[in-house]
Parts: sequence; structure tokens; C-alpha cells
Amino acid sequence: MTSLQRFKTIGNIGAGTMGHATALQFALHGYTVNLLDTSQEALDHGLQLIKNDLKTFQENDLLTDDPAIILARIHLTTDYQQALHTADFVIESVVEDLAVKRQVWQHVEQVVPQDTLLATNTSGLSPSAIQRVLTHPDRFVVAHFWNPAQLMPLVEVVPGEQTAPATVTTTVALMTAIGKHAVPLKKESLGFVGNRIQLAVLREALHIVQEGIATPSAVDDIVKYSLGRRWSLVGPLASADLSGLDVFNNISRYLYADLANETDADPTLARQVAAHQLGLKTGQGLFDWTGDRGQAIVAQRDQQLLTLLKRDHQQDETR
Ligand SMILES: NC(=O)C1=CN([C@@H]2O[C@H](COP(=O)(O)OP(=O)(O)OC[C@H]3O[C@@H](n4cnc5c(N)ncnc54)[C@H](O)[C@@H]3O)[C@@H](O)[C@H]2O)C=CC1
Ligand SMILES: O=C(O)[C@@H](O)C(=O)[C@H](O)[C@@H](O)CO
Repeated sequence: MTSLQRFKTIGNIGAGTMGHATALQFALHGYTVNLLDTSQEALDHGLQLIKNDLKTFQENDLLTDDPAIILARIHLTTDYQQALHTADFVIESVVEDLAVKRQVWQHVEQVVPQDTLLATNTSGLSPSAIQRVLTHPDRFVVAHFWNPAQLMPLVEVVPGEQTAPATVTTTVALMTAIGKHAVPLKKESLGFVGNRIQLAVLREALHIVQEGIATPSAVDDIVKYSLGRRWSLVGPLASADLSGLDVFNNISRYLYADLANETDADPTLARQVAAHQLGLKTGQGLFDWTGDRGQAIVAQRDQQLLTLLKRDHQQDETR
């Protein structure tokens, strides 16, 4: 039996923004998924999100099975025992709170079989800080998906200090089996790689606006039509090699000392949260999101992501 043949049933904790999409990703690839949340209302909301995604995938010829067959693989429950007692792999996407995640994983460990692999979709919390409350921490790992998880390829697979190497390699293989681009890290760091870079860029972008250097719209345009365009083709380190490390060395010698270096909560983000101006979810953030502008931009982004996903599928078929 190959290392993956034993994986048939997935325990999927959380049916929200991320959890509904991870459940769908496993169901799309033939796995039985027990979708667990705290209320029937949350489960029903998650199921509706799954149905919406399935409709989009079907309209874009991205399904290999009938939607009804895929939906039949997903079973909703609010009962941990029912969701997890036969699970071969558990993926958790509950609130980004270390105490809550620790409680969830201690409960999980009481009901899963001995050889079940355990994965959290935390955005950047330390896997070591979670696994230290587990009896069998060797089977715990981070599988960090990117939003929207049904459209974004990457999953960062991150070991904690007590994670067994086989847990990492098997999780990478399983993520690959469900159509993801899985990248293992050598060791943990807060924010892993993607969010360290995302937050470093966000800190500098907010600093630029705060200092009156450019407007939020100008900052976003500059990144979209330069770095964003190039980095989707050649990553930042290879780009540095292509331009010449001597050039970057000369730039770093005067620029590093001038970059944003806040180490506390970001002043702009703190101000926005204090004013309850959280972005799309409240209609106001760094931009004005009143009306349907937000939905239109999300729809446009997701359609572009779908086009890239279809290209990925076509490239996979020719391999
Ligand atoms: N939203 C995003 O862009 C991304 C979020 N993440 C991470 O994924 C995790 C979830 O984030 P979202 O999906 O955005 O949150 P969300 O708030 O949309 O969904 C969380 C779900 O977990 C459920 N839940 C809470 N406690 C539970 C428990 N004890 N047992 C079962 N279900 C429980 C909630 O009812 C809710 O349905 C967080 O750790 C977050 O950092 C990772 C990548 C991207
Ligand atoms: O940006 C994403 O999709 C994810 O990698 C994250 O974890 C983000 O930090 C997200 O949680 C913030 O919206």
C-alpha cells in the first residue's frame, strides 16, 4: 500500500472562509469529508459556499465528477466523535487564536485513531506552541492554504519542533494529491514564508501612505504593474539574481536603514480597527467599499484566478 492509499476520510474542522474550501478541495479529489462546525447554521453557511464554488467550477469546466457526486462525499456534523473517529487526516480552520486552537486539538486527539495525521491551517501561529499540548505531537503539522483556498494553489507545510519528518512528507504528498502546490519549510517561523513577506510588504506600503509619499491607490497600482506582475513569473530571489546581486547590494546599503521598521502593532491598522473601518466587511477601510465595488473586484480577481487555475490543469494534463 502506498503511503497515501490509507487516506480515505478527512476530518475538516471549521466551515468558514477557509474550512469550506478545504472541504471542497478534498471532496473534488474523491475523499470522504466530515465537515465539522459548532452549529447547524455555520454548517449550512459553509455548504452554501461550497455549492457556490461548485457552480463556478462547473461553469468553467473544472469538474471531473458530477456536482451531486462531489457533494455526497461531504457530511455535515457538529459532533466531534462523529466527524473524527474514522478520520485518516484532520485539517483545522477555526479562529486564529492559540488558546482556542489548543482546546480544539486536545479534543481532537481524544477521538481520532492513533495514526491519524493532524494539520492546522493557521495563518502563522507556531505549530510548536500548539503541539506541546498534544500526547502525540509527532503527527501534527501546519498545512497553510491561501485565500481563496479553492482557487489559490499554494499550501505551506510547516513542521513544529516535535513534528516527525514523515508527517511533513506525507502531508506534502496528500496536498499534491488534492491538486495543491505544496511547499515544505525546513523549520517553523512565525508567519511561515508567505505571511512574513506579505506583512513586510504591507508594513512598508502602509508606511509609504502614512509618510505622505503616495496614495493607497498609487501604491497598489505600482505593485500590481511591476513587482506583482514580475513575481508571478519569477520569484523575488531569482529576480535579484537576474538583475545582479551587486546592484541590490548597492541599493540595500542606503535603503535598508530607511525602510519601515515598526515592531509594535501597525499605527495605521490600529487606527483603522479603533474606528471600526475594517475594509470590505464594514464598507470602509484603506479604500471606500460602499456599493458593489468590492464584490465586483472580488469577482474580477476570482475570474482571473480561475483562468490561471485552468491553465495549471492544462499544464498538469500535458505532463
Ligand atoms: N481568511 C483568510 O484569508 C485565511 C485564514 N487562514 C486561517 O484559517 C483559520 C480560519 O480562518 P477563516 O476561515 O477566515 O475563519 P472563519 O471565521 O471564516 O471560519 C472559522 C470557522 O470555525 C468555526 N469554529 C470556531 N471554533 C470552532 C470549534 N471549536 N470547533 C469547530 N468549528 C469551530 C466557526 O464557527 C467558523 O465557521 C484561521 O486560523 C486563519 O488564520 C489561513 C489562510 C487564509
Ligand atoms: O493571505 C492569505 O490568503 C493567507 O495566507 C493568510 O493567512 C492571510 O494572513 C489572511 O489570514 C489574512 O486575511
